[in-house]
Amino acid sequence: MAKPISIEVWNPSGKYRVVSTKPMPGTRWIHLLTDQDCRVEICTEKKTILSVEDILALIGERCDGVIGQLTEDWGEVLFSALRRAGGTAFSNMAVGYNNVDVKAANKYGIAVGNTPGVLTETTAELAASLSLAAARRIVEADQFMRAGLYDGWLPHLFVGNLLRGQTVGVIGAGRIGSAYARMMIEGFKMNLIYYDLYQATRLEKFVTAYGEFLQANGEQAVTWKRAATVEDVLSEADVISLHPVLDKTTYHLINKERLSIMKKEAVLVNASRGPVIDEAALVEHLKANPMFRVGLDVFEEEPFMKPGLAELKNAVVVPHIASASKWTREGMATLAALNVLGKIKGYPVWSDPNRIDSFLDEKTVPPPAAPSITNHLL
Ligand SMILES: NC(=O)C1=CN([C@@H]2O[C@H](COP(=O)(O)OP(=O)(O)OC[C@H]3O[C@@H](n4cnc5c(N)ncnc54)[C@H](O)[C@@H]3O)[C@@H](O)[C@H]2O)C=CC1
Ligand SMILES: O=C(O)C(=O)CO
Repeated sequence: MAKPISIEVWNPSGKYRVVSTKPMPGTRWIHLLTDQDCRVEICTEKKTILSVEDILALIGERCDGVIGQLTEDWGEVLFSALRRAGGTAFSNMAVGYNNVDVKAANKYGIAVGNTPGVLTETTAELAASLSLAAARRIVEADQFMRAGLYDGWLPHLFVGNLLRGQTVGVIGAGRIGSAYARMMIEGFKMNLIYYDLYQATRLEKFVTAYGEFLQANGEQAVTWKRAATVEDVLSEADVISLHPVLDKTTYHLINKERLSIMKKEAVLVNASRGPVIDEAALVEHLKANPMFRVGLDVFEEEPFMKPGLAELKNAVVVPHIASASKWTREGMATLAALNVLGKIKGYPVWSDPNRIDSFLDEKTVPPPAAPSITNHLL
């Protein structure tokens, strides 16, 4: 018999049964559900990544909706079980939903929610932090200090890259990519080259206007360019940050050949999804090019790193924390809960998933809508 899963229950007499596969930050999301007659069951198992079997046990015989995590494999098995249990709603507590088989969800009539917008600036700030940490060798220098190796200022000690006036490259100039670009342009007066399937009109207008402002103040204007190919970005930019969705068009978007056309002293940042980079090829490239630096928040086979990466001084690595600010994580929990509630209650989908502020204001009742449903099943 399967081992029972430990749970915490809120509002035991609630009419609708909503399961969260993890405790999530804050309590607003819980109250929003219990106030609307939901019994909320939160999985409190110590295990970090739940298996499909664990989640099947959580869904049980009757379940109206589930809030899940990006580490879980939401496919045929779980969606069919959720349907059998009477469920119609699932939301990832994440904007990315490459862990979800949307076709399977459609087959069983399950709405799939995600949490856009609330994490845009937080994620972009981490990408900017990784850019700076890699360019200025912050982690290496920190380790050097802690090891007691500093014995005085030296002209060559931890010399890194200056960002001002250099070119920042963005691949995937959607919400996060555009926010990151604005930070690097406004903060360090970098020029922009970007590649995306779509034109980033608002970003282009921002750079043009900021360039004019700088010029009017006697400074050199910043410029922008929309690249025709990924290769154009890789060969021209000094700092490159990856922000596309993960799908079959972006799997191993950065591979051995593409690494080889980048500048020898370039900085590469990834806060999108690990498989966007061929990590084994990256390790080889970092070994062969000690002045090439990376800042990585995500890894191809999380929680693992490819052999050799952890030993490389020219890599800054953090454990998928790009959206980890208190406000953002509480907001993600709120949006995920409201997606599930919206479907259960039969509310419409919010008209614009890029404008979700009205759901996040703690002092007001959120609109009767599901903030972001990706498969239009409402
Ligand atoms: N490390 C972390 O903690 C976080 C990671 N993410 C990742 O960032 C991704 C982007 O999030 P948002 O900016 O909110 O999404 P978004 O949908 O606004 O932007 C994604 C962009 O990627 C572009 N794109 C799609 N295919 C492409 C291709 N083949 N080549 C170039 N560009 C392509 C799209 O046109 C779009 O502009 C998420 O899907 C998620 O995987 C998001 C939040 C936190
Ligand atoms: O939202 C996402 O897609 C993440 O990776 C975590 O915030």
